[in-house]
Amino acid sequence: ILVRRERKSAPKHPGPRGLPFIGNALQLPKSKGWLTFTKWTKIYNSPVIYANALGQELLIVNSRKDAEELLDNRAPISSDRPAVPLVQMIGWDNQTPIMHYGNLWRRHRKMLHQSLRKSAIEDYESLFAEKSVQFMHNLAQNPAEFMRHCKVYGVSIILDLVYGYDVGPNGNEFFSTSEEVFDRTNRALLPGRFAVNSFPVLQYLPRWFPGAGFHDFATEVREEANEMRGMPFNFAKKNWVNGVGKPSLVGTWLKDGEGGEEEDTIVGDMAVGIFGAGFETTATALMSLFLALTLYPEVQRKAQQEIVKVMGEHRLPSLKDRPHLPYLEAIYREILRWRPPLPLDLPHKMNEPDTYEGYFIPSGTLILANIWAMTRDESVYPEPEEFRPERFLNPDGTLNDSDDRVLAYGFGRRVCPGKYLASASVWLASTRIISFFDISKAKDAMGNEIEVTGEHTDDLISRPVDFQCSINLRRDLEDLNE
Ligand code: HEM
Repeated sequence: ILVRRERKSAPKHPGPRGLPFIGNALQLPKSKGWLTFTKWTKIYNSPVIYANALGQELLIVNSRKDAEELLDNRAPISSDRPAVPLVQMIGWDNQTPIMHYGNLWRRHRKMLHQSLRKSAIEDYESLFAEKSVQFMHNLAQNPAEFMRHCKVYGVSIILDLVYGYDVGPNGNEFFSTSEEVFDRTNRALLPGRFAVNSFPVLQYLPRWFPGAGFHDFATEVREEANEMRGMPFNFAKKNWVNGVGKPSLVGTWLKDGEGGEEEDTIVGDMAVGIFGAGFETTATALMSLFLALTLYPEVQRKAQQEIVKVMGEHRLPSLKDRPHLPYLEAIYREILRWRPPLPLDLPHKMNEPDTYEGYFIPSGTLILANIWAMTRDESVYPEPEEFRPERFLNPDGTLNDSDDRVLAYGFGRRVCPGKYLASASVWLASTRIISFFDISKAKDAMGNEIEVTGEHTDDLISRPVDFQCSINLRRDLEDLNE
């Protein structure tokens, strides 16, 4: 009782006043939390906000400085993840992005680091090149489906790399099933969508009990998820055992391990974890590029001029050209600043109590880094809603390397391990899209431009709401055969 009393009376960061028992449960936003949390900084005059929902303590962090202090510098105590009952019921709680901090997680990260560290990315260059050429052909053949082509590009890179599996030029049935499964698991992760995540005790309600529909949801998704996890893993393992097919990360990880069922489970979990974490984020960044090019034609013109100036009219841009194309690099950084695919970082959980700026942070507190608010900090990014790559450039057109941390990849020990892979694949596709196509607002039957709202969806990975744009080839596709 004394510990509880002390904990209750210890000073906490400013935040909305809560009600007895339920705390701030009714004030927490039901949709696009990142927008409300950004406003709270002004309302409560603090970049760090304390809230409490039904006993779960939350620290919303709206500034980069505080996120770096709490999540980078105090990583040993702020790197856990919360348990999400519905995800446990689906059986996906041992995937890298979701799993608890500890020895198993360390094993995952060690293997991921070996395969995805900066110097390993060169090995995958031919894979990015092949898939981006396919992407350009898809765009030329069927421009109206550009959002789908972004997804196919993201998924085809990950599946080829992780499982040595080729989804073919337009994706296949497996791609549709996985899209559906990830969509549903992302929903299961969103706070507030399912009561069982807030009240874990509900998971013991019998299936027939009113309101226990989450059991059916979990069973249904679990079956699909198992199939989706098993099929490509078995494919990759069989190829590795028989020494046939393409190389894959699954094969590398199995080779490095000691074998056995436990190894299979770990490798299978890691593989599906990076599949889920990698394909939609990459696709979303590219969808945001289409949005930016539609809304900011002058950015596209400048980028095309840079490509022609540095590489001439006919050369195909490759990753080797990246250091010589600073404006294209600035576009890549600006896409992830302007529309971070995860506007609200995945929650980090404190596994020890701490104090910060004289305020008490109890063990178990969830830290929600609001990447959206950080990328809208007007003292660093004036007029933050404008898409302006120049903010990453010096007046002489070189990159201002003082700002080279891409906040969209998160913080601390849980920082995205796929960031180098994502950076290379997004940069290459963006540069080739800009080089081969002119993108502008679509026109209706009367010849009037169709307005684009620039809205994003209310999801964990928030992509542009479906929109139309006009995509016209400006170079000979033969140049792709270089
Ligand atoms: C533009 C693309 C991407 C963005 C914006 C992005 C962003 C993020 C963010 C914000 C996190 C959470 C970090 C934190 O907790 O602080 C994360 C985690 C993760 N990402 Fe990415 N990601 C991208 C692409 C990828 C790719 C391509 C892969 C794999 C090849 C990947 C694999 C992972 C994994 C495994 C985690 C979980 C790390 C952990 O919890 O230890 N991501 N990513």
